[in-house]
Amino acid sequence: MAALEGRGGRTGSVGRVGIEVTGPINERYDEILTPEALGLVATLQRELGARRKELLQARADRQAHLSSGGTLDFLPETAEIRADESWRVAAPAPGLEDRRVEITGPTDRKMTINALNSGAKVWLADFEDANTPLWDNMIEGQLNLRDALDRTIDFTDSKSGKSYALKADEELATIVVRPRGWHMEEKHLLVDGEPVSGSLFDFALYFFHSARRQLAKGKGPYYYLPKMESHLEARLWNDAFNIAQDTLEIPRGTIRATVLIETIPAAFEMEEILYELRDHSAGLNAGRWDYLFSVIKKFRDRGADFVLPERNAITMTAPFMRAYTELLVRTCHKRGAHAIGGMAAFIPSRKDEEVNKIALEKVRADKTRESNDGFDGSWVAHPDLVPVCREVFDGVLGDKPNQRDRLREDVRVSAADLLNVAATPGDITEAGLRGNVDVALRYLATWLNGSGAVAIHNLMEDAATAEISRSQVWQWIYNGISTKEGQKITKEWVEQILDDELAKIREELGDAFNEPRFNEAVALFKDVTLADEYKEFLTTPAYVHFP
Ligand SMILES: CC(=O)SCCNC(=O)CCNC(=O)[C@H](O)C(C)(C)COP(=O)(O)OP(=O)(O)OC[C@H]1O[C@@H](n2cnc3c(N)ncnc32)[C@H](O)[C@@H]1OP(=O)(O)O
Ligand SMILES: O=CC(=O)O
Ligand SMILES: [Mg+2]
Repeated sequence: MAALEGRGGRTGSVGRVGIEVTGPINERYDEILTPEALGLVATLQRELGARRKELLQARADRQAHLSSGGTLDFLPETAEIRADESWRVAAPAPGLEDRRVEITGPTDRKMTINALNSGAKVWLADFEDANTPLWDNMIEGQLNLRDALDRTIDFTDSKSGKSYALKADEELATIVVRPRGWHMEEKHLLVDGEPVSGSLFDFALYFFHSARRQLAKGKGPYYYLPKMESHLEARLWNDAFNIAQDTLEIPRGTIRATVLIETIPAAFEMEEILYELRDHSAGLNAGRWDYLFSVIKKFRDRGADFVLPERNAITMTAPFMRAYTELLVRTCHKRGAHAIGGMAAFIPSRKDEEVNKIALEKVRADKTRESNDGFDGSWVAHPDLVPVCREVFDGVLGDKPNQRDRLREDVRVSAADLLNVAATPGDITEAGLRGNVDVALRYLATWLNGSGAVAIHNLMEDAATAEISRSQVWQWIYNGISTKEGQKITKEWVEQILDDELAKIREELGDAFNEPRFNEAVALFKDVTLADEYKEFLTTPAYVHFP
């Protein structure tokens, strides 16, 4: 028998050869890390781990092609799938017919209860953009999900004394879990001496503990799948679903997954992604923030034609963003799938009426555009935004659960439209540069502190938005871009700005300024923004900061 050795925790026995837990086994962790659950992770890792690595290599190969002047286009080898009018995805699963408002957020105990109670139809329980993948966050999140399904979850805030409990089952949002992307590893679980895929770890643990519980409630194990770059990555997920369902003797097709189209290569393979997952598909989502990040990343070294204006100047009506969301709705509805909108970053405030008013107005405008374009529902980041999103979609849907019947055959989008970055209106200003540095720094400090989402200057910031900020700075330096005011953006100038912005944050936070944490954040910022070699994801070097 292999030892389940927890550093700093007690030691147990998993009864599976070649499986080693290197993270602490804190209170109740053994309820999640059972031999059978870990056995499922190991099976998936052994069957699919090598293919995952090949697909990550394929990403690198595609990047090399783009960096040497290549482009993206719809794939000739899958033209038949696109031309075949006959196939459709599976009918919507119970709890996923009506998705007019979805709330997203981390899986800590209080937010789990708040999100489920929020009145949203769906809760995206996030192990990804809104989460720091600390071992404790990952395992406690799984425990919270399981306790929520068992209705044994409660929480009392030690500061306010406020108690939290779930509403009646029929009032709760449907849980949809977002595992980590294919690039991430879970270093605290080794299979045959190698860290396992973070995606397979998160997927399998939730599946193992939730599938039967969800089925007993008349729903199912549902997922959001992030940051995919090709239909072959979707095929890998589909194979993981089949292996997991077969292992637990649950019928194939029980799992449902909504894929985030949030990378520019995936925008060229939307139809193929739906096809690969067709028996498990619950549609596509327009993940706008990672999409912007991907556009910057993929064309980072291609000169001024691929340089976007500063982050806050880019809107969803920029021609290339419009092409992407329009194509997404058309593709989904052609195949009977839901099209789900994305996140407006404005966060309401219960303390500042003016901030609240602006957030509600901005979110209303965003959801109005999406609902008119044919989306079947959309995301909000905060419970106070649920009513506005619901109201807007009610206005378009009425009593219908969705508008999958709006085929949008009027939409025509070409490869050139998706790549039309140069037509984006907006400037790059010194304020925009400083804003990117400030946000990246504050976010990195928050992330290193264990929270993956935070409101900064009344905007929601998470891994995707922070990636945009730091990647823009890298791209502007690399391509020798000048601000509107006429100053060339150089490493030296950014280092000076970094010092300035850090000093401002220190002054603003006063006693709350965490010197060691910000020192780490500065080092990380330099690594992911100022180093000559571009880092594919900021979360990869950041994860190294944790034992
Ligand atoms: C690019 C993308 O992937 S977008 C999706 C990923 N990002 C996210 O999911 C972000 C989700 N949102 C959040 O995490 C939060 O709203 C934040 C961090 C931005 C702001 O949170 P806070 O600073 O706590 O906001 P605020 O103080 O206004 O919260 C008020 C209440 O709403 C709760 N709340 C806020 N957001 C959420 C949420 N998303 N889910 C559940 N509860 C929430 C808070 O817990 C708090 O509860 P309480 O009154 O019982 O104490
Ligand atoms: O995950 C969503 C995004 O916008 O990124
Ligand atoms: Mg994302």
